[in-house]
Amino acid sequence: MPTMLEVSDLNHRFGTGENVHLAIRDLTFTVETGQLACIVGPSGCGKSTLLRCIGGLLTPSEGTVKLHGDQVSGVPEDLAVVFQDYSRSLFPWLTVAGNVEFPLRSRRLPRAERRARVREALDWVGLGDTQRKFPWQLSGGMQQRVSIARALASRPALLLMDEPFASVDAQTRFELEDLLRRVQREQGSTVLLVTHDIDESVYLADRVLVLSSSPASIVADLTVDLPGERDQIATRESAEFVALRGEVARLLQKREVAQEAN
Ligand SMILES: Nc1ncnc2c1ncn2[C@@H]1O[C@H](COP(=O)(O)OP(=O)(O)OP(=O)(O)O)[C@@H](O)[C@H]1O
Repeated sequence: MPTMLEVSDLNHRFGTGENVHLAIRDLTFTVETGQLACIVGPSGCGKSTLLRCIGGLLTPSEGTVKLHGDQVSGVPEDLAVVFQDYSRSLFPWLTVAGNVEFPLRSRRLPRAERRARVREALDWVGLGDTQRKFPWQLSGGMQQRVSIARALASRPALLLMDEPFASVDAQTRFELEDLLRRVQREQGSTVLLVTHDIDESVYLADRVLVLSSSPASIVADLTVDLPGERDQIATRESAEFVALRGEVARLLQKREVAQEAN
């Protein structure tokens, strides 16, 4: 598979002089087209900083980010982001259809094409019948599905997700995880998802990148060899899942113990 995202020798520092804080150290990795990669790391390790660098919202102190071979400088047109806080990312004065259509308006697409994409994306996430509703008339899980539909409607080369299911209840979280895996596989989307939830990273991903505590660096790059069809109960009970989850947990714990000892 061709490479979609290439992060090379990335370093990022906040502040200057005595107040300098190294948030990311020497990060290098790639994500292949059609892959769902999860980044898991402890709280405060630098995950959001990394996503901001990839999304062109922050210029890294050193290193490069390339999206399908083009160096990222500024927010790439063909990149979409889904954030944790759906209630702040949807416009309350626009209908569901209006929210999904919003980013397409700047694309000079004919109106009929925009409408067709809105319908299609809402169908993908099972919300075809909510077009005329407003976000505040929907449950939290449904609102996050609207955010996912909005991101997918623009057919991004890369979908970045920053703790996208952290603000919903456990049952809805399972539903949204399954929805993401289904849509990602059906559409062949390339997804990079950040989470601090070890189980979620293993359940969702084709591949898990484990980050150290701050400054973020990669401590392991694990292939998830679970079957493509996953089930919230059977998969999580399987020996392969339990072994991988243990491996990720041990890697994170080892880094934290080493950090405390320093
Ligand atoms: N604008 C900023 N100025 C100074 N320091 C910052 C800034 N943004 C983040 N940091 C610091 O960089 C480090 C990484 O922060 P970041 O938000 O990327 O971590 P995170 O892994 O996303 O955290 P969380 O899991 O809590 O969301 C933290 O120590 C944080 O305090």
